[in-house]
Amino acid sequence: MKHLAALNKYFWKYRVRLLAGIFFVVLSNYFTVMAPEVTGYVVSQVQQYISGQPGKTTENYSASVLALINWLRDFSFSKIVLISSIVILLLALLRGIFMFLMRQTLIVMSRYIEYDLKNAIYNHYQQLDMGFFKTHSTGDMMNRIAEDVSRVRMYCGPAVMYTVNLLALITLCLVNMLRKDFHLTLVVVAPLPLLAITIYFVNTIIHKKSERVQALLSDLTTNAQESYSGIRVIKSFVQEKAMLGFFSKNSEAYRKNAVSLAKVEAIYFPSMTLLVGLSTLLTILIGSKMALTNPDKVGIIVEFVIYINMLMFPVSAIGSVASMVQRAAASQKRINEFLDTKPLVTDPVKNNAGETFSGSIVFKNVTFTYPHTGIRALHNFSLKVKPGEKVMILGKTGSGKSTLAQLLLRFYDPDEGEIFIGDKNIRNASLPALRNYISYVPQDVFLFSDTVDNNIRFGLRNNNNDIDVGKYAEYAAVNNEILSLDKGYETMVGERGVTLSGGQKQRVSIARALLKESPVMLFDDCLSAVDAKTEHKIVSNLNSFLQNKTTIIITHRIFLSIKFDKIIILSNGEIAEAGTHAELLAKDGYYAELYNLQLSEEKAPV
Ligand SMILES: Nc1ncnc2c1ncn2[C@@H]1O[C@H](COP(=O)(O)OP(=O)(O)OP(=O)(O)O)[C@@H](O)[C@H]1O
Repeated sequence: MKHLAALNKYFWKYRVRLLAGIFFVVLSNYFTVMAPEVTGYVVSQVQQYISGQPGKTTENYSASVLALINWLRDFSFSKIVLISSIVILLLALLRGIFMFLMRQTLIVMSRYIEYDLKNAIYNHYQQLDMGFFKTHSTGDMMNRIAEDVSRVRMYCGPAVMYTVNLLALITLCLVNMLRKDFHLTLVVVAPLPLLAITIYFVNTIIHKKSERVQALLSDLTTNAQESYSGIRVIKSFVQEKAMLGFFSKNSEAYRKNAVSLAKVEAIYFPSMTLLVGLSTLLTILIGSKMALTNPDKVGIIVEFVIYINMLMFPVSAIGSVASMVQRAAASQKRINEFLDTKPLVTDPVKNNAGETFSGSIVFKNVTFTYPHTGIRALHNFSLKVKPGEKVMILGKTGSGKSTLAQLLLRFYDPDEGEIFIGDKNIRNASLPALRNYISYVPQDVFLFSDTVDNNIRFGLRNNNNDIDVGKYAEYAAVNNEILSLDKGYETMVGERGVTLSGGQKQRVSIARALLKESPVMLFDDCLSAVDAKTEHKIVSNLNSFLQNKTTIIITHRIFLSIKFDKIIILSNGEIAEAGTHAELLAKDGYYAELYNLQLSEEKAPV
């Protein structure tokens, strides 16, 4: 329960709605409990009319009903019945109006809290460092923002509403009942706690079973989702039958649990009806006995039966409210854990996205180990890239090339050593300014399910509609292909860009980075999916684009048409070779070997 205290700030924020909601609940219940009193009064009048006995004193009624009765005293019997019926109708109307207002305030408040929580979680996601995303599954993160927040909302809205409703109704009913007949009240409400406890236990079982059903459903969904995404692999390995078998097994487990849940749910309403029936029976039995000795009590029996039926729903809601609160507490605990996770990489200077950089990029004795795997990716790495210089970084797979890019962008911070731009240690610089200063083309392309045009414009800091997107697509040698698409630049690329080829996606992602026009360009193996001819074309185009920009290109293939100031060969996170093209050829090491291999491949007949 203590976890839910984190929500108090939201209750405070929406305190006007909350207080108004509580007021409406009480008011709605006030009119609700007046109706049985008026009904009881009418029944008494009928009874007295039939028996021919004159009306008795009515001091046991609540003040407002008493006022009505006093007013009706001089009316004829038929008018009393007619006016009382109209009053009952009006009470129902008033109750309805205030119920509407109660939902409009309390449920709407819960929707506002849900909105705030979702935004807070999403905002926190964006602040977290890459390490967090590597150690948490997408499903888990999606669950927190969707499932957990929904459960918390059930606490903030419906649970609060049902609790206040229950308290108000029970209090008002009990006051009325006790005023009328103390003994009868005790007897008829006796089964109600039993009702609440039974419902609570049935609810707990239902809750456990539905959790299991939910988990199995999520397995089933993941299973189906993987089958769709991996359909090419499944088909090419002829594993359709095996996959169907696997799916059927999961599906069978889901069916069994869902059926078992349905059985327990089927007990819910009958057990509730049984206990309410018991209370009604007791009221009629004891009330009739009383009515035999005192016929004026007939009206009370009717009144009590109505009260019991009125209390049925709120009392049975105790069980569901209790499990709502339990679930919300568990979900809020998960949300709190997440919101309390501090990002390892933080922005030291908040709100200074306009900060500028100048000077050389310097890696000084940088060592970095991935925290969650313990893999040391860089060791004592030093490099200086002067403004406007072009640097190519080569090396075997897993040698630490991409890690360099990630450290420069501060996706991670080095364990040892420092990275400077000019005289600024990047750890002390504004994080958004640093990332704006560098245009990055990542190794694994990601496109949003939007139009090609919007994907390329993604990095634009202002909504500049005059920008010539085609020019950047031309640099990336993808303009003609985009124009030949169904709707040109307005073509939707599908989820993660599925409707484009691997090479097209890479080039759209290059165009996106070029359009950012940052002073530093950082390309991470971004031409692996394009053919040699296209690669040559892009690299030649880039030559002019990159003229005044500092450029770091991470690649597996040597780009011959760019004149690099420095070429670095990485091996196991350390510099194995460094120098210019000519110097490295003269060294006759890994670079020379790679160069000769590439030359012979290019000369080989296709
Ligand atoms: N997110 C990560 N978590 C843990 N270890 C990682 C992570 N990314 C890379 N590594 C490890 O760090 C080492 C360096 O990886 P890195 O991606 O920098 O190599 P690379 O030279 O870019 O490789 P490639 O050419 O295949 O892209 C590898 O051993 C790799 O397994």
